[in-house]
Amino acid sequence: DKYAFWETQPVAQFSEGGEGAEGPIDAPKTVDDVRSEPYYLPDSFEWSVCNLNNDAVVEEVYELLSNNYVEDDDSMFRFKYSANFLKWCLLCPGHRLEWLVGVRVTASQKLVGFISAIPANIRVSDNTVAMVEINFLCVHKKLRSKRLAPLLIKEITRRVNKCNIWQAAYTAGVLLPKPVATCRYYHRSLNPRKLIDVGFSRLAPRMTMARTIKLYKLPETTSTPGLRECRPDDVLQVTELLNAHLGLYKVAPKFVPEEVAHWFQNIDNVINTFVVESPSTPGRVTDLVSFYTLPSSILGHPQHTELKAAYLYYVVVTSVPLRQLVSDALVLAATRGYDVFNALDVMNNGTFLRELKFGQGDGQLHYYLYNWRLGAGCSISPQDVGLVLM
Ligand SMILES: COc1cccc(CC(=N)NC(=O)c2cccnc2OC2CCNCC2)c1
Repeated sequence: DKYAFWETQPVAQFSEGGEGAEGPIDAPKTVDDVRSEPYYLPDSFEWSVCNLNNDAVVEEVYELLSNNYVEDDDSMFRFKYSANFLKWCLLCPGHRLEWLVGVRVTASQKLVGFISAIPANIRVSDNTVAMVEINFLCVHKKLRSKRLAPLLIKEITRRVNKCNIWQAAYTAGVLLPKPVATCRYYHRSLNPRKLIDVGFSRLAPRMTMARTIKLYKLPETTSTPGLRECRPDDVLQVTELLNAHLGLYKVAPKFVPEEVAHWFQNIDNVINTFVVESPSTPGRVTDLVSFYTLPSSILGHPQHTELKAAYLYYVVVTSVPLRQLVSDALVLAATRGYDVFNALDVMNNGTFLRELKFGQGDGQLHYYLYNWRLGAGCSISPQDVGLVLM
């Protein structure tokens, strides 16, 4: 039936209520309990570690995702992660190449499937758990319903379990057993004419294009004194600022400085991070805002081929209003030529979405934990989610 695979997995099921204590779902296992050989693939396919240190392999993963990864509900857009983004995201501190799992057609060596895991220390309530974040599950369009996705999930689980990690976090637009939180996404127009041309947005009733462009117009410059790009020497203060803020949420990562140096660096068109250095106390970092770049292919449009989108990553304020710092991020994205700025209603984002003219998107993003049951009702509100996945 519909969830045949997921009913075999250690995930909260729709059938269960809120009973059961918080913690692992499966009985504890050791790495010796985990099978040493890979799962069997159908004939003519083979497992293949995708070593993203090899740019030719990066290109293959890039091509597979660009043509076969997630589309919006109306199949007008498809995520188009760049090669540089994939290297940044998957070759992160603590990465393991055997966790970058591909499926190839043996005869042609064509890459037709992929799934990835990267390590993260995630706090759930007051438990800090060594997990992986699962992402980029993709099966070539021509090979759907061959049950390759359950095999990719079982194989990445086996490889992660072999490293003595038993929990995972992942997100999906589709409903699976069983979300720990269901979030909504919001879009802030930066280039309304293009968004309307390509059908991403529609002219509001009784609004003209001229009026709409005026509505979304942003200043040329940012307003926060001391706002500048994050630098490597900010890492220790950013780590403290971020961990202190994320302590407010029920599910959130805990970062060590080496991870902050990676996730909050500046690589144009991949990740941009800004800090506020207090003008009154030089050297003191008081606020943080970052966004990542995830373009989308525009499917079947004569003029435009790509939507340039920024996705809000983490924001922490201690010296300026949250809406002021996010407004400055909008200005920074707009001046860099982004068409739209996206955000989820997680953390305290809800306090600025409407006043900064974000419009609600038409979909949901569900958050999931693998082999971890939440206590007390087993789901949380978006405001309790302190985790942003790529
Ligand atoms: C505009 O092009 C799209 C191409 C594919 C799908 C979607 C809708 C969608 N599913 N959006 C999101 O999931 C989303 C919306 C706002 C912020 N983050 C998001 O997802 C992130 C996090 C999960 N992995 C994908 C990127 C839009």
